[in-house]
Amino acid sequence: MTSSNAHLSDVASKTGYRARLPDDSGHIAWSEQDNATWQTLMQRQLGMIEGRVCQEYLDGLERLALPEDRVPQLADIDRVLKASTGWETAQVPALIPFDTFFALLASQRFPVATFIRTPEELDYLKEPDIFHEIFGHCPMLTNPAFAEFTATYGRLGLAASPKERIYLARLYWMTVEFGLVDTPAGRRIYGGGIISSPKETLHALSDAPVHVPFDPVEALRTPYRIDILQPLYYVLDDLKTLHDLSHKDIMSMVQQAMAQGLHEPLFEPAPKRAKA
Ligand SMILES: C[C@H](O)[C@H](O)[C@H]1CNc2nc(N)[nH]c(=O)c2N1
Ligand SMILES: N[C@@H](Cc1ccccc1)C(=O)O
Ligand SMILES: [Fe+2]
Repeated sequence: MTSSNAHLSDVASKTGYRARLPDDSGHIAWSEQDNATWQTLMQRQLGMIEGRVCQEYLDGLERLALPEDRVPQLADIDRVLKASTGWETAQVPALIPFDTFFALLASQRFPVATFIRTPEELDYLKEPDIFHEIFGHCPMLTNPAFAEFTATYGRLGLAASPKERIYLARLYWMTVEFGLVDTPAGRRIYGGGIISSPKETLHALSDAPVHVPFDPVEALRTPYRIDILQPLYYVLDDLKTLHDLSHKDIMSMVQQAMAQGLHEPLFEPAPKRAKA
């Protein structure tokens, strides 16, 4: 067991987590059900994303050439990411603390949770699983402009104070996770949190949610919940705007957002967790 695997097994045993444990070569032995879940998700999403996701995403998906009948091994993903933008994946057991998250992004490593959702949560689940990280995020990480924004974001987060990090999380949430973009072909999805959820892929472009033109300070002021279909999405005028943003003074925008206070949330507060 390498040190990181020992860490994984420690987390898995402590929280009874669903994470699959890699062997010393990093290979993960997925179960038949895991592979069947991946296959169902791939078939469902491949039939749904045409006309709904941006071209940059489709280009990345083609480059990744993901298997349709089984959960891919991360070494295969890393080969394509490395060749296109120098990124690679980092196996994590589940949601990780901000410190680790920002440190990974700053070093061009993307956290990939080593578990996959159960058949009951197929259309939507509240935590990021391996389908979310690979099918949702990795295609866009083959796009140099988008990859540069993500690495810059990680570096900013690493240097930020705990309060600034809470604001930065909103910017990530409203772009990398749940961002929309206007294109000559129409309004399209680029946020990985939408693309990995069959349910949210339909919801995001329906007339149910609010669509707001992207403004970084407004996004920094917008509270969100991680456990519901988003009631509001920010729309970029062009993906280039996100790339340009990584060359602007984002931390001064964080200060402006702090000074102006938060927007009223459009959602009900999360139900208090029943006392365990
Ligand atoms: C900053 C971001 O919104 C979010 O809070 C972070 C925290 N930890 C994470 N951990 C994992 N595994 N994957 C993620 O996308 C994130 N996102
Ligand atoms: N809701 C996403 C997973 C996700 C959870 C939390 C944050 C971002 C994405 C899905 O079902 O695929
Ligand atoms: Fe994500």
